[in-house]
Amino acid sequence: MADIRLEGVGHSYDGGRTWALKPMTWTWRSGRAYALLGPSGCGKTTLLNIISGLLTPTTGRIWFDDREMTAVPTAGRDIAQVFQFPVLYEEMSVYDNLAFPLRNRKYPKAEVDRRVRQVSGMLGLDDHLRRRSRRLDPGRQQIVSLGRGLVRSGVAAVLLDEPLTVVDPAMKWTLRSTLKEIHRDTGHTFVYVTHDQTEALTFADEVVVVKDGEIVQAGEPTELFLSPAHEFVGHFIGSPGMNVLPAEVSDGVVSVGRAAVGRAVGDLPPGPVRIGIRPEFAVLDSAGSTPGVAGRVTGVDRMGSYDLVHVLVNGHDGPPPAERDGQTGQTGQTGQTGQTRQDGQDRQGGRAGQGGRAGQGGRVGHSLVVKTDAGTRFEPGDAGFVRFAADRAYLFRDAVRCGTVAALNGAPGEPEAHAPEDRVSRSGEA
Ligand SMILES: Nc1ncnc2c1ncn2[C@@H]1O[C@H](COP(=O)(O)OP(=O)(O)OP(=O)(O)O)[C@@H](O)[C@H]1O
Repeated sequence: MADIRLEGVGHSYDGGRTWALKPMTWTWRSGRAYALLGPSGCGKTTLLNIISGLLTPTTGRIWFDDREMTAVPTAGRDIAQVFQFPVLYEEMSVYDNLAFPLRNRKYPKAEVDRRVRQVSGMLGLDDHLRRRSRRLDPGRQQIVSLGRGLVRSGVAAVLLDEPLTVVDPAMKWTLRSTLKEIHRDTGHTFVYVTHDQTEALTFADEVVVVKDGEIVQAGEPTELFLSPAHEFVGHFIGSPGMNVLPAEVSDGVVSVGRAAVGRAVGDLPPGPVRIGIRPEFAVLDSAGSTPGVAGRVTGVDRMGSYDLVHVLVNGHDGPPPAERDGQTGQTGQTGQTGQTRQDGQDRQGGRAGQGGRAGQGGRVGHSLVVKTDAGTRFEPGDAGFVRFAADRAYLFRDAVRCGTVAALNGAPGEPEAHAPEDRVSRSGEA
């Protein structure tokens, strides 16, 4: 096992016109469990293939501790790699498939048998050991591929590229905890590629978030949730993701439209910023005065153990939209989870407001989601006043975090001083 260090490593598939992986310096520390998380096409597989030697980077050098490996082929790197789809010898038995990587490296027969049976036991393959692999369903075949990747001892790292994609959802939970146990038992470095935040957060000691070929933040799951360093991390982690609103810093005060929402902390020149607040840290009252933003409830998703209240705030556009138009909201039932929402409300694919302007029948504002305990009394059309929990709202410029919003000193209505009628859900609090 070794620390795997990428030094200025980048890759272009088109002779340098675009970078699938922008040159980066990064160390995978020996023995840690990493999740590499990002949307489709952000460069995760490219990064994995560079580590394993399947791909030679366009630029940069790779080190395993103090040994340079840039020109060393895959076979010389002692890396185990598991792909998204089964890679095995279909005509061989499950036993022989699991034994193959060991026999290939001349492990003694007794050791081969011991390790095959150990891995088979952990992955629930004992009853299938004598079966030909092609007789298994694709999910089970993938578990055999996983076993082939995990069977060796002393590998430099185990790289898993979305290994549970073809596995039955019911099995996924079990396998995920099995993988965690295997990581604990073997102490190998694991790099687990996924675009699924639940998979990443439940598996990893450290989550590395990639966007457009670069690492935008790496940290423990809680750190990424509580302290996103990039707007993308706020959107991608959390369910729903972070709300983002345009705001302004002036004389150290952060305002959304004309409403002051807090004090800017950070070395921030005045000017436009974007403010990010997770649904868990926004607090909804029926009325209030600054610090906070006035708006109108446009929908309620009743999720069972909590509710999501959608609020159209109009900090940039004067009074709340319904008042301006002399309208109150109309309720539309969307069924299933007991949601109520007004027609036309864009939930942005299940994510919280991402800075987009939400239009409703000619009214324009910004959509926010507030997570509350189950059974909120808010209904579409109600007036809603949203305050931001102190030190849990963040400021961004060019999508990168540049500050935090603190309570306005001594101001009436500071978030933590209030007893809101509809409290923020406790689930996401620090
Ligand atoms: N062999 C290739 N030739 C040309 N372009 C490629 C090749 N492989 C990947 N790319 C491009 O490089 C970028 C990164 O791809 P990569 O497969 O590394 O992303 P990913 O995050 O693993 O995506 P996914 O989750 O869909 O597998 C994408 O724009 C992709 O289209």
